[in-house]
Amino acid sequence: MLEITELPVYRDRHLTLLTDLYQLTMMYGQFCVNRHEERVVFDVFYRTNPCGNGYAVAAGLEQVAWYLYHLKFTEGDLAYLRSLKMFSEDFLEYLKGFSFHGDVYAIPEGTLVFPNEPLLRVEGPILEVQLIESAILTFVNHQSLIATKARRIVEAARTNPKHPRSPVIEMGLRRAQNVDASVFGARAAYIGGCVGTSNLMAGESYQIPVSGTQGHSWIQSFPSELDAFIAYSQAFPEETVLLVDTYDVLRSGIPNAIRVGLQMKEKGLSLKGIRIDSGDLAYLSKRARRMLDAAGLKDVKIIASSDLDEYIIRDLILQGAEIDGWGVGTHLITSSECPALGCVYKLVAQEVHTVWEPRIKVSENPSKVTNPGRKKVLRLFVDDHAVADLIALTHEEFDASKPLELFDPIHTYKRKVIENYRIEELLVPVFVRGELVYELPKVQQIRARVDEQVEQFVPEIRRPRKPHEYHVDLSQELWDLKQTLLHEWRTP
Ligand SMILES: Nc1ncnc2c1ncn2[C@@H]1O[C@H](COP(=O)(O)OP(=O)(O)OP(=O)(O)O)[C@@H](O)[C@H]1O
Ligand SMILES: O=P(O)(O)OC[C@H]1O[C@H](OP(=O)(O)OP(=O)(O)O)[C@H](O)[C@@H]1O
Ligand SMILES: O=C(O)c1cccnc1
Repeated sequence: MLEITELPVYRDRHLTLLTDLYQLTMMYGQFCVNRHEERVVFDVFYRTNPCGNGYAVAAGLEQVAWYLYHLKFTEGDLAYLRSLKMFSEDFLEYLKGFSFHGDVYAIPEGTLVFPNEPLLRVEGPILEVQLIESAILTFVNHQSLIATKARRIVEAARTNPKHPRSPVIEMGLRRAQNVDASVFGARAAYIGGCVGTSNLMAGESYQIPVSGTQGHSWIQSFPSELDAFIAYSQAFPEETVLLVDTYDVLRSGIPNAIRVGLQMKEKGLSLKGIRIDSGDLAYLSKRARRMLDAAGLKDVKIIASSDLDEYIIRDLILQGAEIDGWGVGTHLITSSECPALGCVYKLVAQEVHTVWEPRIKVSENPSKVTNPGRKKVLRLFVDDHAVADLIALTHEEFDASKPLELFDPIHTYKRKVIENYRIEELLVPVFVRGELVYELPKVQQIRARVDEQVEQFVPEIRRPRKPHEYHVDLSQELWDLKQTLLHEWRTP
């Protein structure tokens, strides 16, 4: 008999080797020239909002914190690195005592964020902060992407004037790109506004509400659809949602559901809903509503699933579909329209004789030139409405009692002066000298934060296509610094 002893990826969950080899080669190179303890600053930011959205929803910080907290090289990790025959014993010995001693400032999960602003600022010895690039980007890219996609879908569901809070349930486990993508994806989807998930591991891990109906196999396994419906209603009298499209929605599924609904009513119970999983969802849901209402089952909800996304949901609502709730899988959990968020990790400053010196990455492509220096992100509010984000150097002070001139960092002639504004600093300390100093909020709080945040912006940033572009500006001092460094690089 064959045995499966372990699945290598899950043998234990510390993730130190979840990095690219080149991080280790750079770390080793720094070690060889004795520069490995020099302190540097990296920014995590993205350049374009996912799916053409007007913003992204920051997510993934909890996983970053967990990862950094547990970061160490085990004997097994070191044995593997030794087997590569690329690193000296001195270096491997050094890694034995490795842990994270750096500082991390981050924008809390559930905050609306925009291109080019640092979502995280990571500071520390170069050997440490280089190692962690790949894992941090994986966590932040994935969860921010799925949270944003979920928000787009939830916003679509909320355009229904008849059901402005019609719920979206995430049910993509089987289509997710494997285990972590399904569990962390369900977490991110919940943050984005889904009311629950079908994924029990996510439910258990994060106390996300779980829900479920039934699959076609349940119906097929009984002698008749009616038998299957009755059996289900007896097993779950309080939670009966019947899948009506196994054979024929209008001739069989809905009439049988009505029979069961009426029987339940006689017993003082109520059929909760039906689920339609194929066909023309506008036509079928309208017909279903009429049939249920005519039978006196006005409270029975109609749930739709079937390859839904934010566009189909909006379209169905425009068609007057009578849908009270949405089950969304594939397009949500894989963010199929835009399968990756492009957060990058760029070195922006280096400590030289106790002074932070700014560093810049120049590029032929102007949008890829980085913003140098140790920076903070300020959100500016006028009358409680966010009007712009301002990226400034950490030492800069702004006196909110005086007018502030903002300008577009590319088209600098575009200017506006704001007065009577309020400043919110977005990056908060998460690790200080390796110590976790941030109390990680519960996923329920993060989800509530998204709802609050969305209200702070003009609604036009929520358009699914060609949304209003929110301003992310540079302070005058940062802009000047960038020009100076660019000029220095261009002058031989
Ligand atoms: N009224 C509608 N307007 C716009 N899109 C719709 C409408 N009704 C259904 N859709 C979408 O059209 C697609 C229909 O998919 P498709 O024809 O492959 O299969 P189906 O009807 O779901 O049947 P099956 O899953 O059994 O193959 C789905 O993405 C569904 O969400
Ligand atoms: O359509 P999605 O948005 O991905 O939502 C999840 C789908 O998963 C199930 O389908 P199943 O695996 O039974 O396949 P099906 O497409 O044949 O219904 C369910 O019936 C939904 O259709
Ligand atoms: O509960 C459901 O209806 C469900 C769960 C996962 C996938 N499709 C449907």
